[in-house]
Amino acid sequence: MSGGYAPSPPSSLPSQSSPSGNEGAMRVLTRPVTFVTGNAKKLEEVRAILGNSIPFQSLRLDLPELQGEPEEISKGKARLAATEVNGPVLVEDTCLCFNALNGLPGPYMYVLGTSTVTSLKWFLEKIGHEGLNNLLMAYEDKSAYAACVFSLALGPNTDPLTFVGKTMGKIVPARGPKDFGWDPIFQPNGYELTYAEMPKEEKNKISHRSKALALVKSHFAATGYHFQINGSS
Ligand SMILES: O=c1[nH]cnc2c1ncn2[C@@H]1O[C@H](COP(=O)(O)OP(=O)(O)O)[C@@H](O)[C@H]1O
Ligand SMILES: [Mg+2]
Repeated sequence: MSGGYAPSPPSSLPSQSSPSGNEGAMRVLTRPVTFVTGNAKKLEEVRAILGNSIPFQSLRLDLPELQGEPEEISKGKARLAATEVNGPVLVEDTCLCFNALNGLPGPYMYVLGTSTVTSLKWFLEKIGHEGLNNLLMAYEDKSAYAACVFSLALGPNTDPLTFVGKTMGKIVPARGPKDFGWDPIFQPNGYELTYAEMPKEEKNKISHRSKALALVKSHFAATGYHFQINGSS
């Protein structure tokens, strides 16, 4: 979170237990949902998209990512985060998938020597925007999609729920500010601008992240979670 994290007693667990995803069942949450990420740009977007829709705080922590399918990686992170925070958490993973390469770079993890790295992050750091474009040089098909998986765990030992958002587009030579990942090389379908060239509000309306967060918001609206934080309701 922006201002330090104070662990709280297990009372932060949902006071009524019903199976995860049981829409309509009332749950009382005594802590805001903590979005756990090590990525400041993601946090900026999540904050802008969620606004005041869900009581929300953030915790800066790079969680290990276990190998597997995107939803399993995400659920594993949510379990770790919920144990760490001892309360409700939201975690997020993003992948950029090239259709010509059957979904690579994707979200997958590789073990390189003694270190384990996320392929996409690693690809970006090692070969940059130009290198990512070059991966597609031999292919006519430059289409790609950005996907985001959010996992929500209401507390330790609860089964996380996942929410997926996807935006289709294509890979282009870098254009626009270079302050967030692969934004300069992803041009969403229907736009002449890359994510990086678009005003932030525009990206946040159509992005993979905003689509996944729209599902998170609907989930909160449909389930009737009740936040009782510091005596307030
Ligand atoms: O919306 C986005 N636009 C551009 N780059 C992104 C976006 N979301 C994530 N990335 C980048 O994709 C890479 C992999 O994402 P990942 O979800 O593993 O990030 P993280 O582990 O740093 O939180 C990182 O380099 C990250 O900066
Ligand atoms: Mg990651």
